[in-house]
Amino acid sequence: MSFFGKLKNRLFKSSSKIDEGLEAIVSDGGEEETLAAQTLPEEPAPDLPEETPQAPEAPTEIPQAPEPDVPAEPQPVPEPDLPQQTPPEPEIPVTPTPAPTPEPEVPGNSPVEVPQEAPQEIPAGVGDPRPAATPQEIPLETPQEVPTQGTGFFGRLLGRREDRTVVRRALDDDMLESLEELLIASDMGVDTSLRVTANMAEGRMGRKLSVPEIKQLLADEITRIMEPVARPMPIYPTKPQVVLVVGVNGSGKTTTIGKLASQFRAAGKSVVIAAGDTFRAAAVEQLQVWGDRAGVPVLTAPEGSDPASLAFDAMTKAQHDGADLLMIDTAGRLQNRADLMEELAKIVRVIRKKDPDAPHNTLLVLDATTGQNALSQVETFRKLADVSGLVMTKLDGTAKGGVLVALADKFGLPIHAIGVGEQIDDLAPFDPEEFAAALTGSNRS
Ligand SMILES: Nc1nc2c(ncn2[C@@H]2O[C@H](COP(=O)(O)OP(=O)(O)OP(=O)(O)O)[C@@H](O)[C@H]2O)c(=O)[nH]1
Repeated sequence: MSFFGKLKNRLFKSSSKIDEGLEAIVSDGGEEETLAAQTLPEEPAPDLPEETPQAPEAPTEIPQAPEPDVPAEPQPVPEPDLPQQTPPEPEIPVTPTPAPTPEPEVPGNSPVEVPQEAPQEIPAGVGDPRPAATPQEIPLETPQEVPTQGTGFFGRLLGRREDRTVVRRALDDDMLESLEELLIASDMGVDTSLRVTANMAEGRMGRKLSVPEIKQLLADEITRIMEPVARPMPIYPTKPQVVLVVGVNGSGKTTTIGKLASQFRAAGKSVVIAAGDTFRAAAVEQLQVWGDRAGVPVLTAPEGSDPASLAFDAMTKAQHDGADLLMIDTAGRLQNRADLMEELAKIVRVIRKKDPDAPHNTLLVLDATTGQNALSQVETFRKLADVSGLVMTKLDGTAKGGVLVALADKFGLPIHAIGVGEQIDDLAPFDPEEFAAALTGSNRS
């Protein structure tokens, strides 16, 4: 299964929440419309007048029903609004923002090569056969569209299929408010939800929209917000590049370090891990398991010992060994525990004695299931630890995936990778388009 398929399945809770919400919003006050029958691909319908199918000449209004001025001439083409499947609504991005950009910084699926100068990409998702960004289309055959009637002999002769229906609702203030509420309930945060819906509504008030069309608009809007933050973790030529990993208890730091170390290792990097969570013996053991799996040495210290001193020793070893990367795990800390926060600052001070530029990356690992609380975590950790990028874990099995949109909108911090499970390959580069499609449940591929 492609990573998108996997992501979509795993973001099921988030997308189904949006899905159900949209269905309810559109069916409340929406009207069923009959769509013109589709033309079978193999039938070119050569006798159709040129302009019939697509010419969206006067697109501002959805062609509700044939105007009374329906051609008196008995033309062979019955429905004047015969556009392929949907009525002509040019603003709805039928082929939206594919942005076929080469995106050099999107983590490729190939192993990392150390450049001389330029930062590299985190190898999250190595081996992941992500499809190239392909243009999306508004799903034409949606669950809401149901066959209504046969097309008869002439219809078949002309290559038509059966007529279908779709429910559409005119976009008004009430509908907009419901959309805002839905997005807020999906953890996008109030400010972001208002901005997203306002952008979706721009130039579309009064327009009739179906669920798939709204999903597509939403996905486009989310992609737009997320694109600037989709940045792989940069890799510098400095040896060792020090990656400090911080976050609250249980956010997934240890697991993420294990996954990253394994991927870096697979990409040919030499990695050293410092098990800086000296408070929890289980965390050290867990990291050792990951280290063994990845073939990466894990430096430990006795339980309860000073993590800053361990970080210093690990730095010495990594420098001595000529390691490419030193990943330092830290104990989970709640943002309101001043003592633990001070300890984190001490780790930074100590490793800077060895390299004034270290840590080169400070990754804040966030647990998607915490929803809006992730926002305050970013605020606090940013002040304390100069966070350079985010990893969002546990996007599988949560209905709060929307918080990522709020984070991107509010802080603009790079999102390096996302965790969608507990397995080694469940850490993937962050792809805004895939994420938006998975979150909204819009069709892709
Ligand atoms: N479903 C899922 N579980 C995850 C993911 N990442 C981590 N976990 C699980 O979350 C739990 C906590 O992960 P840890 O890596 O131990 O978290 P931590 O931040 O190191 O925890 P502390 O050491 O207590 O601060 C573990 O059971 C992991 O298997 C993910 O992307 N998806």
